[in-house]
Amino acid sequence: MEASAAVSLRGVSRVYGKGAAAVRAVDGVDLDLPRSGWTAVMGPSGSGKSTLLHLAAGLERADSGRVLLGGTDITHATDQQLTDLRRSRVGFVFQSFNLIGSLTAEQNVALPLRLAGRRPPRSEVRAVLASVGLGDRGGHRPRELSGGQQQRVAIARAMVTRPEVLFADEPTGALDSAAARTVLDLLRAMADAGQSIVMVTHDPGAAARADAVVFLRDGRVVDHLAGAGAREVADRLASWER
Ligand SMILES: Nc1ncnc2c1ncn2[C@@H]1O[C@H](COP(=O)(O)OP(=O)(O)OP(=O)(O)O)[C@@H](O)[C@H]1O
Repeated sequence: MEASAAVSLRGVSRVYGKGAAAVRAVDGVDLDLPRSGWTAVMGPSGSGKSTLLHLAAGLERADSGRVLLGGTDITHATDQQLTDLRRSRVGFVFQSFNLIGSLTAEQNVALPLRLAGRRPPRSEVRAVLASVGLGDRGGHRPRELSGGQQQRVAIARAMVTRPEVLFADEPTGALDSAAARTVLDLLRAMADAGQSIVMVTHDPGAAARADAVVFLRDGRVVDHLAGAGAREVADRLASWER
């Protein structure tokens, strides 16, 4: 195991369904996702990207193999341990933001702390919103914010517990290119400040902002690029989509 890894997967498989209908969504993956680094996960549709992200974040259980988060083996964690882990050690951001429409930005960001039984001081919540460039939008509800702003609120909500790893599944998939850039700039700044980030994306331009790109096909890791530009990422992706 890589001691410096944020997440390590060893021989990890996840099978959906049974018998002839079984799909090996993730098939014997060995992978070390580095600490203080931003890793993008790419691959054709159905190659297992989201499943891999869910396994690494403890949102789903592996059928075989081992998953280590920051050195903790979560393979055999109980449901309660996984719930605690999701609340305190990982953050998750989705394509569709998943904010609660009736709550303000501040209330959305405070929610994970409230669920953990804390009553966070407003100053703490405001500081996290300010760190995503939305210090003046705390009282707005999601419908009063642009898509890029909503995703930044979702990132603030994911970061309020100071997770070891931020997982993002297509975080720019629902955004226009200008809004996507603001979100990617934010993720880049967070990674530069030492945050571990794992992001699934279909967009070579987004993947090129990460430090490294892992390519999946048929549930297996088939390729890896570091420090590549968008063109190189796009060419490599195309070669695996053939
Ligand atoms: N809950 C499920 N039940 C059954 N099969 C599933 C389930 N989730 C995923 N699969 C299957 O597992 C495989 C991998 O799915 P996954 O969503 O991880 O791929 P992906 O690379 O993220 O795809 P996309 O880019 O289209 O979002 C696919 O064949 C999918 O149909």
